[in-house]
Amino acid sequence: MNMEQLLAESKIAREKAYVPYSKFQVGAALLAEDGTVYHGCNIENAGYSMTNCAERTAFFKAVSEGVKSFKALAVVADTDRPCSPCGACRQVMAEFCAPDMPVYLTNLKGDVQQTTVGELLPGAFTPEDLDYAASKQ
Ligand SMILES: O=c1ccn([C@H]2C[C@H](O)[C@@H](CO)O2)c(=O)[nH]1
Ligand SMILES: [Zn+2]
Repeated sequence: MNMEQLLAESKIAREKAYVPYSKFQVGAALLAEDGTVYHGCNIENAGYSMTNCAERTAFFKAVSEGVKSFKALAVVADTDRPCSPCGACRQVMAEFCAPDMPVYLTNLKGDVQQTTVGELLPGAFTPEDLDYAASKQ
């Protein structure tokens, strides 16, 4: 599964977006260590704040199936620049992914930005930060 293939998967995932309020479809494709690709779309709600982003949908699908090791993530939306994940999704990426894990951002025009989890959220609060306090108890 190369970058182009994962980007193509994210576009397929985007078609499932449930976006009656924003009409803004987002797709994500999360490549697990074993080669499985988890699709995610954004899922909105009449109570707007209950909306779940495409990226977190993909992570939560994988983790709820017992999968927590990932190799790459692709995200797509109809944006002018390659789609930029929100802060909440960056924090979830930092929970489960190594800082050097590649993230491929794209749009429908075909612009692609390759970045990493660490570049998207430098200095992230991580499980290791909780371990420090726990180690003193
Ligand atoms: O990276 C992003 C940015 C936004 N959204 C969703 C949330 C909401 O449904 C809509 C508008 O913010 O797009 C995502 O899924 N991922
Ligand atoms: Zn998000």
